[in-house]
Amino acid sequence: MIIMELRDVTLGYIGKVILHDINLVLNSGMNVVLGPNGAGKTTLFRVCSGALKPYKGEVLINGIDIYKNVKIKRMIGYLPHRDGLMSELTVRENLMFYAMVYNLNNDVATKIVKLAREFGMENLLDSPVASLSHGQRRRVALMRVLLHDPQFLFLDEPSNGLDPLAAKNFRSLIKDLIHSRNIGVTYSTHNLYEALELAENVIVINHGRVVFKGSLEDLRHFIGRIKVGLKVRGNPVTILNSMGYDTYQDGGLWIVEVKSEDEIGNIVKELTKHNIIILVVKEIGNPLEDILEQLSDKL
Ligand SMILES: Nc1ncnc2c1ncn2[C@@H]1O[C@H](COP(=O)(O)OP(=O)(O)OP(=O)(O)O)[C@@H](O)[C@H]1O
Repeated sequence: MIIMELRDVTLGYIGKVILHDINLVLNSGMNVVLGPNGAGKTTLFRVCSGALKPYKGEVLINGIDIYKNVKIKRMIGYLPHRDGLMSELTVRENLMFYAMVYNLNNDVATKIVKLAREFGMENLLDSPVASLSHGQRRRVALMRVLLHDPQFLFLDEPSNGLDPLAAKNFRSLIKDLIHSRNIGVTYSTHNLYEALELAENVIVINHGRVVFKGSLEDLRHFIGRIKVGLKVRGNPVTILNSMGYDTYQDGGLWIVEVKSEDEIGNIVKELTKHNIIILVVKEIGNPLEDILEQLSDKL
């Protein structure tokens, strides 16, 4: 298995430290980086992609420093906020240009067609990028960073500006990519709901420090509560109160906070026993601010 590792990485801009002593291990699968504006997500992606050398510490792939070995650095793909595509050129021309930048071999024309087929963009290869929808353009940007077959992909808020359906399609494309290529994708977002859908591992950054890293389940445990919405036929208040839960109504759902998923099962059992018909049980995502607040309370 190929592993990317950040060891005691500290860096910033013009002498100002932005990221402090970051230690992280990334392998294949989906890592989601969450954090508010200015937390340091983009700076983290820059250092991971080989664009910004740390003041201190190392970024390693299988033990080799990416800043000391160009071949190793090529195992990384980075899609920044700005996609780097030239609007007046066609999709194919853009990809050919980047293939040249990456110094790829002659087979590249075939590779571009293959990628386009995989991304459902074959018919648009000769369309100017300016004529594409936002979602299509994002796909081309993704094709661009896949041209050199990276093992680790860093996508900085890639769903920004996409409508909900396009964002959903984009996420499923990324999930497919991870499985078909067995690569590591690190994906930053402000959107906790997106993180909940995607993440295998979560990294939360605040004020340039990693305040949490672990699985989604670990995050839930760390935060210590799960907000659940119940749509029921009947009034569940007395029963819930007798079980020790406070509840309130929001958008047609009775909201309850629990500490583990097992508790949800017990609640459902108890309500059913008292002839309350359960129509819907769903987890209500916490807004990111809420999570960050709770994390900082615990640190
Ligand atoms: N080129 C730069 N020169 C100086 N300071 C910078 C530069 N880029 C970012 N910063 C500062 O570094 C800090 C972290 O910024 P960064 O863009 O990494 O955060 P972010 O979490 O990606 O934010 P956002 O969610 O808004 O994109 C901010 O205080 C920002 O002002």
